[in-house]
Amino acid sequence: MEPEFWHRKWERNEIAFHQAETNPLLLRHVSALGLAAGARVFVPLCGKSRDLHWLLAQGHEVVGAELSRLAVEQLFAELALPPRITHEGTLKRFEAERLTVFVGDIFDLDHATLGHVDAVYDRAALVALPEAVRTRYAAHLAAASRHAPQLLITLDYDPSLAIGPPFAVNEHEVRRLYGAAYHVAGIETRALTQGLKGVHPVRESAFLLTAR
Ligand SMILES: C[S@@+](CC[C@H](N)C(=O)[O-])C[C@H]1O[C@@H](n2cnc3c(N)ncnc32)[C@H](O)[C@@H]1O
Repeated sequence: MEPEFWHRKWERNEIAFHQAETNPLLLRHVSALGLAAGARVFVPLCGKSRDLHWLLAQGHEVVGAELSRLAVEQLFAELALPPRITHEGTLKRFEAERLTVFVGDIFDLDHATLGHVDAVYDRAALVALPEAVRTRYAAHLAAASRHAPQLLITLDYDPSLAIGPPFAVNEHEVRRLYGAAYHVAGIETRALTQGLKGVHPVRESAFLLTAR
């Protein structure tokens, strides 16, 4: 996807991926990450997800990466947190209290800029990227986070039924992308009653990735 694709989505408010509530798989399985109080959690391609609100409410420090400045402005406004904005190379850093979001291309965010993170939470990030980009993304995320444990939430459906994003990512692909560097454990798979794009059968899965 070109950056323009996502900028247009946010400008037109075509954000069906945005959930009104915290993701149930995050609620059910965050404990698998073994986070200590105040742990620093990285949320790639974070949008303005309610999951960020929830992680902050648990007392965690949250670091996001998001292409759309509009999304990030909305996120800070919805949290009633006026951000300090500074430059970090090609990225902008929005910061307030325990929330930091790097605005720009995640591939420009390296470990030195991101800093130490205790865990990664990926919901609708890997599946937002086309196949050719997913291999690069998985390697980049592993390097930037120094293989921090990851709670990964994917979607899987018959790819002949719809064109992504979101793209179908099955367990086989998760293992291909992450299996060399991480132990991959499937934790839960559930059918989403609302269906993909409101019609097609779709399953949502949670995986726990821990460094080998
Ligand atoms: C499907 S949305 C998911 C947002 C969020 N994770 C959620 O659950 O609501 C994917 C997000 O990734 C952002 N994005 C796409 N490509 C990106 C990139 N290369 N770097 C940073 N963010 C990107 C988009 O702007 C969009 O907000």
